[in-house]
Amino acid sequence: MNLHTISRLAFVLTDLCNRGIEVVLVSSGAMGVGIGMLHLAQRPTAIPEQQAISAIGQSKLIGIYTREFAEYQQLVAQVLLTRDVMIYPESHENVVNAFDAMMRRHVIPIVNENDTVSVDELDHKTNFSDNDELSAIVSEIIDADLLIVLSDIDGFYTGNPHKDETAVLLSEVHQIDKEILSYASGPGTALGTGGMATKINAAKRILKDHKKMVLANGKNPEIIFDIIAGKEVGTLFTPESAVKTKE
Ligand SMILES: Nc1ncnc2c1ncn2[C@@H]1O[C@H](COP(=O)(O)OP(=O)(O)O)[C@@H](O)[C@H]1O
Ligand SMILES: N[C@@H](CCC(=O)OP(=O)(O)O)C(=O)O
Repeated sequence: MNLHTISRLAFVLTDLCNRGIEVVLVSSGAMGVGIGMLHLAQRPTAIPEQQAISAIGQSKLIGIYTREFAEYQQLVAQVLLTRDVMIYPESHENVVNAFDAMMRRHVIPIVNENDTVSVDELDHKTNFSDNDELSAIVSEIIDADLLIVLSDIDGFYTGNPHKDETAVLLSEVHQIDKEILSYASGPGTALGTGGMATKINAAKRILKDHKKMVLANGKNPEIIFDIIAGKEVGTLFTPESAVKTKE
């Protein structure tokens, strides 16, 4: 666990909140923290085992976030969601109302999937849903102006730069077509579940919603200040129409 990065993230997000910007943090890491706490060499394959580890890790993870944000007198709240918030209108409305109430109190919600109930995003039948998609769904729920996805890479390239040295960074993407999809491949680390493919999936949702997403490197969370300031950082996914309006 990179405590320094978590501490910087708490500093940056608190500063945004102090400026009146409404912030929601979607964070994975429950499995990773749980695996570390139990000194496991790798992620177990049995789903109930994964769920247990995620539950163990999640309580530790939220404890660390709570402590780091408290350093800056910033309150946070734990929000664990399941897919039914998008299926049942009543659940959707309840979540919207809860987010609204947290925003009014200037509390930063920290969202993860409720892995005890929902197993879609773990090593199950599909790898199409993970925290990248969850962040896009949360953006829809709160009608966010911008989704920032922080990864271990500087942005979206024309191929996986770890494998293809000719891959170049794309600074803007306007639509997710076959060519863009062909650039995106799987995760770079054992703990990553989706890699670039699920980030592009999230971007597709965002663009469909006529919203914006920036994919950037999360190594130094202060990069968020540059993104908010409109500097060219990472890859900006934006519907073409938004760019035309700007011109
Ligand atoms: N076109 C691409 N551009 C950038 N990274 C890519 C691309 N295709 C695959 N990748 C891989 O995706 C990784 C980022 O996803 P990762 O952070 O591992 O997944 P997750 O966020 O789900 O844990 C990069 O480090 C890289 O190895
Ligand atoms: N909810 C689980 C899995 C989250 C997940 O999909 O992780 P990631 O591959 O980083 O998007 C966790 O917190 O570990």
